[in-house]
Amino acid sequence: MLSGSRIFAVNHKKISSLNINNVCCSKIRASLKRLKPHVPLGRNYSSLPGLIGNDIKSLRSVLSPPAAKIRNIGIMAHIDAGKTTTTERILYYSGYTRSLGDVDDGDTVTDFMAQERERGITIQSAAVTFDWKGYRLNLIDTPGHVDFTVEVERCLRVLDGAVAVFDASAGVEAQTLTVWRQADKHKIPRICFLNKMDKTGASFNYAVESIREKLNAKPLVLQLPIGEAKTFKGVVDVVSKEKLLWNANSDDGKDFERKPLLEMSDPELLKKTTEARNALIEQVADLDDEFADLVLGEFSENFDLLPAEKLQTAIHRVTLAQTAVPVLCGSALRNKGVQPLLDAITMYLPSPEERNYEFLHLVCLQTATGDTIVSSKSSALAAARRAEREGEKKHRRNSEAERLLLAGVEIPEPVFFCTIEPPSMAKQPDLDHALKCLHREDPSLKVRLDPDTGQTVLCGMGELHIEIIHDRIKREYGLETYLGPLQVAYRETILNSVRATDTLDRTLGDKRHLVTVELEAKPIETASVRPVIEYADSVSEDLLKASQEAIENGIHSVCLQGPLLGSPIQDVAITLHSLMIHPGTSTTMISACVSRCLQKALKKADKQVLEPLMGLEVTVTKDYLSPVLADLAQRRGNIQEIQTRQNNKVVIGFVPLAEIMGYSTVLRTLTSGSATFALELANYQAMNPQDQSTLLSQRRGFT
Ligand SMILES: Nc1nc2c(ncn2[C@@H]2O[C@H](COP(=O)(O)OP(=O)(O)OP(=O)(O)O)[C@@H](O)[C@H]2O)c(=O)[nH]1
Repeated sequence: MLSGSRIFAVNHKKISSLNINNVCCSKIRASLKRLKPHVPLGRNYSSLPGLIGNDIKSLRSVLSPPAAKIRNIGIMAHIDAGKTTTTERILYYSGYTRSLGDVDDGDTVTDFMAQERERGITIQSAAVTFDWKGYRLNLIDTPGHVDFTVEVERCLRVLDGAVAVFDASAGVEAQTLTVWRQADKHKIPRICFLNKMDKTGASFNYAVESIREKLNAKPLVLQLPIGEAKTFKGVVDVVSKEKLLWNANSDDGKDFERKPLLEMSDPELLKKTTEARNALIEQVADLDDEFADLVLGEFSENFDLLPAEKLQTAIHRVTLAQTAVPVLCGSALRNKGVQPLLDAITMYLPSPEERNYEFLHLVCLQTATGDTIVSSKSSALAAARRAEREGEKKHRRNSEAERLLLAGVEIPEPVFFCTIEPPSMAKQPDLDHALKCLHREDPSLKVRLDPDTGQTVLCGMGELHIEIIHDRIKREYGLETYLGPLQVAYRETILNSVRATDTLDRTLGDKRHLVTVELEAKPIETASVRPVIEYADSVSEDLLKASQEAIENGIHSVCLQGPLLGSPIQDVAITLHSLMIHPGTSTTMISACVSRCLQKALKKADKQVLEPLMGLEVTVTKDYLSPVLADLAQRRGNIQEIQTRQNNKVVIGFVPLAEIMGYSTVLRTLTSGSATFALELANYQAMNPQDQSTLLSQRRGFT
């Protein structure tokens, strides 16, 4: 579903230089304010060339560098891969901060929310701007937890490039796949950083292979690690054939030495690097014709003579074309490998000039997430015209459609809901205001009113999501609210085709309202959250013109609340077979008649509850595999595969969401805290008759 795509015009000349910078400027300000007492922040321009005396021109280029010198990038990964730690090191080495923040100490710049610092996780993306060797970098650290996927999505759509961070001991993990797919969708050029090379079990080759196999990507190995796990001490730059060693006694990793590999001192490493470089040259030549011509023409006899810059330029082109991904490695926590990563960002990821965006996204005006801001009134009109044209040819995929992706964020349907109550009735308006603001910022949070009880209902992406919203209402809006029990968002469908007829005949004042409707509801194979509405040929087109909106409103309102649990109805088609409307009948009466007729039909149908089925990936050491499997069997889990990942076992399968509530606590107890897991909505599946009748009895209060 696309969130409403509103378009605003602002008067900015340089879209490119403003792009990410403004995404979260309110959040950056928040982080600066909170950190001031103990972390002296601020940009350090001293490393930039050209800032001499009153040289206004160069000062201007420092404050607003040419677009070719800008990199708008994001950092994305599976939870806990080390995005925030890597970002902290990047900020420190660039001179943006003067001390190293630590996730585990809760004093990082980009995890600025109290909840992020307490839990050591990223919840909201944060943007920071800093400079590196004459380049201006606008960087967004995104969340890794699946509950905050929308946050990742809204960032990816405005990025020019991304760094995918991996835990080198785990390679590609469940959420890596999700964010990788999101980046594919938005066509974002990427580089991979294999982090945690210092960790026990870290394996460069394993992680590279997992990129090749699981992400179906072509890794370009630009570095080789020197040592692994405890012995990791640096990297070899394959392109320049140099070794980069970090001083073991340096506590911040600022100092490292870069030396050419020599036959005399490093014969083995040199041999390995030459082989890797030759393989890299062949790989890039296969993907880039211009480079292939160069290599075959001048350097076919001896690849050693090929200058590093020529190879780097070709790697840049290949990265931009997204036919391959450069791979680097390091250990952010041990302060190794981050400076070369920064060099690679400037060297291989594209500038805004190389990307083709017309829109820019500014969230902190009176806009909502998903709105688009354009540079002038005429481009707003052009965008609106295109959006209109796009609406007409909804299903046709073409390049225009792809460019319009910026105009909306794809919001997944929430899987959990619970009621929320203010401390007193007098505080209800304050709660409504808080929820309105939070929803504007985070469209994956849905708020609705329960029509039976009048209670406010929060719908979210997961337990953590709802917990964080509850906490934010308390901290940011000063409201102590009460949450009802967390409930799974079920869906409903029908199993057979049913027909019904209804007539509504009412006289209000001196006006007669008379409608007769005959319709059919039937199940459909294709998954569709909204009902498919069809009209039989016998229905008069003229009649339809005047009443179609009222008819569809009537159908949609019934499908939002199914007859079994009051959950939305999906995978159904409604066909209107006949329609008779007395002249002067109001549209409200038409809607009411259609609703009543559809309710009648649904009552007759065999009905089915659909429950959210989660894809589950549990990473556990061999010793704890049996208890984890036994526990999953009790939770109606369906195990698809058990993979071996280094010293760990990875259990991959499906489990109904209703069975996995509070799983983190159970898993921690079962495995003494050694296992990790990732959950993601896979689809909605039919409940078996026994489970369905137990659920229905529970809901009706019989058990
Ligand atoms: N051994 C080792 N641990 C690391 C490294 N980088 C990060 N960590 C640890 O991994 C944990 C997660 O690090 P974060 O930087 O919060 O990871 P993240 O990807 O930002 O996490 P989320 O945003 O919550 O998904 C923390 O305990 C870090 O100290 C590394 O290079 N080596």
